[in-house]
Amino acid sequence: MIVEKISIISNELKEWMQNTLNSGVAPELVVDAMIKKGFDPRFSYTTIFRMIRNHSVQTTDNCPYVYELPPIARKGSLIHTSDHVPIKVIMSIEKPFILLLDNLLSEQECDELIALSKDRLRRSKVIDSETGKEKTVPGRTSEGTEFMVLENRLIARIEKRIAELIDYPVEYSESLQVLHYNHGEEYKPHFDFFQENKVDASKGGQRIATLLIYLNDVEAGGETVFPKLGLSVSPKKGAAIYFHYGNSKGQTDRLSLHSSTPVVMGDKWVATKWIRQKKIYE
Ligand SMILES: O=C(O)CCC(=O)C(=O)O
Ligand SMILES: [Fe+2]
Repeated sequence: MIVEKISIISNELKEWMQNTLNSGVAPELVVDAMIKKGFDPRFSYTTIFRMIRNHSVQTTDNCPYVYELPPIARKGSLIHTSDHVPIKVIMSIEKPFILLLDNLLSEQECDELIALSKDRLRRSKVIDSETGKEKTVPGRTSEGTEFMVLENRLIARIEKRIAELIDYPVEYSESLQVLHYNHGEEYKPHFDFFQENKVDASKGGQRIATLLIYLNDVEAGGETVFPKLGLSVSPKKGAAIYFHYGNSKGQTDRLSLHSSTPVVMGDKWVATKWIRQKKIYE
């Protein structure tokens, strides 16, 4: 996979750059900061140069998201991995790119993952868009835990299967998270990608895709909803949803807004995998 340098900016970042320049910070320092964040050097110089001269600068907000098909899109509707029965594609949407998959995990694997998670759950957090630090919020009431890549044989097997399925090396994805929602618990509409000026190019860069695996059947509620698409996915044990929202230009697709509706009957278990632009570790 080719990783391109970012050569497009959001309105928000443009405003920040403009304010920084207006406050007297040397243009070279702003350019350095952009390059460190993963922007193309030539693009960074040209953009700052245009700003200083009061020329117009195009942002992603005037520029619609450019769709690129991820590797999983080329795999047909019965996807083979080295250790498991074929994974079935049961529904797909092209823009935004979403796949519904069945048979990603066996019933036994789902049960084992839940059993391993039960005793180590903690209240789920979100990343504060101002500080970049984790915090708890009323809009995310679930509990969760995360597993290191090689923590045990089950996790290692699942990591390998996911990497083969999505065709990104294990190093491109964050550690597997397991979430538990009790009755009434939810995750309000949100994007999984980071705010553009909070992307750390030295640690894998932007999130570009999410794989969400359902570990149990939920009696009522707990659907994953995409409000901009009118799409609602009901949890099914062992099934999964893959959605892709980041392209090689560094743009992010706002149609990927999604939520987990409150659980009405029973409880809900999911495993989440976030995929990044680049390797997170060597
Ligand atoms: O539980 C769900 O259906 C959604 C979870 C989610 O959106 C997330 O973990 O980012
Ligand atoms: Fe999410």
